[in-house]
Amino acid sequence: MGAVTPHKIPVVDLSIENMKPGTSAWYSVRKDVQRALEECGCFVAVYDKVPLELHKTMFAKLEELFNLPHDTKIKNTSDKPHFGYYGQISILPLYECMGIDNPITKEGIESFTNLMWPAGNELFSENVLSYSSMVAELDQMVQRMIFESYGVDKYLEPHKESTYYLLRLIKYRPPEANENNLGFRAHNDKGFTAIVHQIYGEGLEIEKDGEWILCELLPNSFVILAGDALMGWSNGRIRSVKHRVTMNTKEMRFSTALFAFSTGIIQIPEELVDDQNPLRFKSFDHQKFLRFFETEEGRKADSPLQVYTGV
Ligand SMILES: O=C(O)CCC(=O)C(=O)O
Ligand SMILES: [Fe+2]
Repeated sequence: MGAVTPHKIPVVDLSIENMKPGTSAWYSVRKDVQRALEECGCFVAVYDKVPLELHKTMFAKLEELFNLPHDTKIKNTSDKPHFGYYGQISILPLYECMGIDNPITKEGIESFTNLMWPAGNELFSENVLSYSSMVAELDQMVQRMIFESYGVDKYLEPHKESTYYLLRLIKYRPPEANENNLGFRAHNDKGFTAIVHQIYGEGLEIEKDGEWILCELLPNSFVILAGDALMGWSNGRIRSVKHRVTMNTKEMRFSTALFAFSTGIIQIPEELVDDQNPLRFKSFDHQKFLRFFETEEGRKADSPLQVYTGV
């Protein structure tokens, strides 16, 4: 594996007091968000609206969840690709994950909880619902800043209405002496945005200019990653970012990732196309793009979005 450089990923403080849309603090942070996404395809958001107590509770809840018997965990299935349980994969032996579809609604959370704990687990449902809702609020804030900074906020509302979320809960075990330290292979996310929270343990690495940069753990920090759908929507101004997980510790690592997808068409705003920025991607159906990624052609492509809908 390539060396990890000491470079830093941009950090943007989204916890500034009174930072409401329309204030000078908002405009200034919005500019930082746009710059970070255009330059790196990601940034570390400092966000204190998710109480530290809830970070700790989530850690405990993830331990409780992954300690369930294997036969219970595999009940987490979905007809959507990569929304269900994954574990004991020979090429990714350290990795185990589960997915909650629609985690910002009581129904979404409860259908997951009821599968895992048929006798109920109210505390799990309550905590995960409030956690997902708070992280989704962060996502909505970032998406608003992106739309505004390109002057296309008139498209925000319809985009928001077609957005749905997946919460992935992830556990990595440390490698044994004879094992590789790859936690999760290098990839680009296929959603619009993804918010990774390193609940316990570092390991997330971001690729920049061919080098791997470790995402350090800061208090109250969430990593915002641009996915392929955002790359398409922004007509390539923001590029999706390649990332991977490397396990360099002797302890278990727990993380969550909240993905935003669209149920509809990702429409490239005409305002983002001009002589200097000719159209790079045709508008596309996000769900069909996700299915294309499941085909051999999609999997093999360096940039599946380019192959699917590139001009
Ligand atoms: O666990 C992490 O830190 C990253 C997970 C990730 O990139 C993913 O699930 O797509
Ligand atoms: Fe990812």
